[in-house]
Amino acid sequence: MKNLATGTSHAKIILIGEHGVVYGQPAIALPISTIQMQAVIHRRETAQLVKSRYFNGDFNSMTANLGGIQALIKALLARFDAPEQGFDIHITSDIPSERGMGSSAAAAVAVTRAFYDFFEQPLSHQTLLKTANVAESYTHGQPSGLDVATASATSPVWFVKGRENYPIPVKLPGYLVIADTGIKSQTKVAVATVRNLLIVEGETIQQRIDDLGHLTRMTRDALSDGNLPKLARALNGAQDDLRSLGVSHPALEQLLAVARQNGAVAAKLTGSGQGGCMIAVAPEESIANDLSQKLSAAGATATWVEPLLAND
Ligand SMILES: C[C@@](O)(CCO)CC(=O)[O-]
Repeated sequence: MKNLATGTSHAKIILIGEHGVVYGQPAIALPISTIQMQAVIHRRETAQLVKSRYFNGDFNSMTANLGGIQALIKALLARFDAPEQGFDIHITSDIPSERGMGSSAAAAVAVTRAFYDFFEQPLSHQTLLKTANVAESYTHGQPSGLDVATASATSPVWFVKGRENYPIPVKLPGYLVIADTGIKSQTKVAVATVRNLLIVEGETIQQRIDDLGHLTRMTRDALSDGNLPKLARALNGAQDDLRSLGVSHPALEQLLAVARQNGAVAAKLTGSGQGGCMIAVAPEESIANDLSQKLSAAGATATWVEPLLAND
């Protein structure tokens, strides 16, 4: 066992396919490696301590909102047959939480990697996904696994629940602007909204879910062909579907309108919605930078500009 161990991960952005992915449709998500999460463990004799932006104290008295991470650490200590092992874990993050950027999944990935490093054990990708989803299941109920898959990926991911996900090529020289409404977005609540609508309205909602799958396949083709107009049609269409599924929000719609009026070829919410972040696609960096300023002026609490060609 080491005296000092670390684990890192990063934010994710769902380009398209959120919510549809819960019902077996594909999704495409992008790792955002510039927005980081880190977990550092120091070995202790007996004390078990956790420090993060929400909690600083004894591991056993972690607050309810960190129940997922607590459950994960318990499972990890049990896996290494060391439930009483002393440690001091410090989790630091640049990822805003509850905004659809995968902060809880990134924490789970960083913590899992840090404990495997601490106990000096090799960690396969499959084990990482399974283990980190312990925390996600605690926090979100029945997550698709998309967030954890992207928080641990190094290139854009094609994801279908329960199947092996794989990296996809991106040949589009566009830019992504990400803007935060500043409104908390709770995956569990948003997923329940869609599920309830599906029960009440049935077929019309199922058609929207199926359409999200169709638009995700169209996005994959547009990304590999470098076809920006096609990508724009797919992403804008997905926003219409997501609105019909009850997961948009007036603050999101306002930022989407600002983006479309200022040079974005496409704009949609990202993640679970009902708050959180939106994304806009700009054909050039100068337009993306201008857009990011306009979105801040319109009330976005934070913005980021990322090239779409992340895996080149
Ligand atoms: C809304 C959702 O599709 C993405 C949340 O980031 C839920 C999930 O995939 O588990």
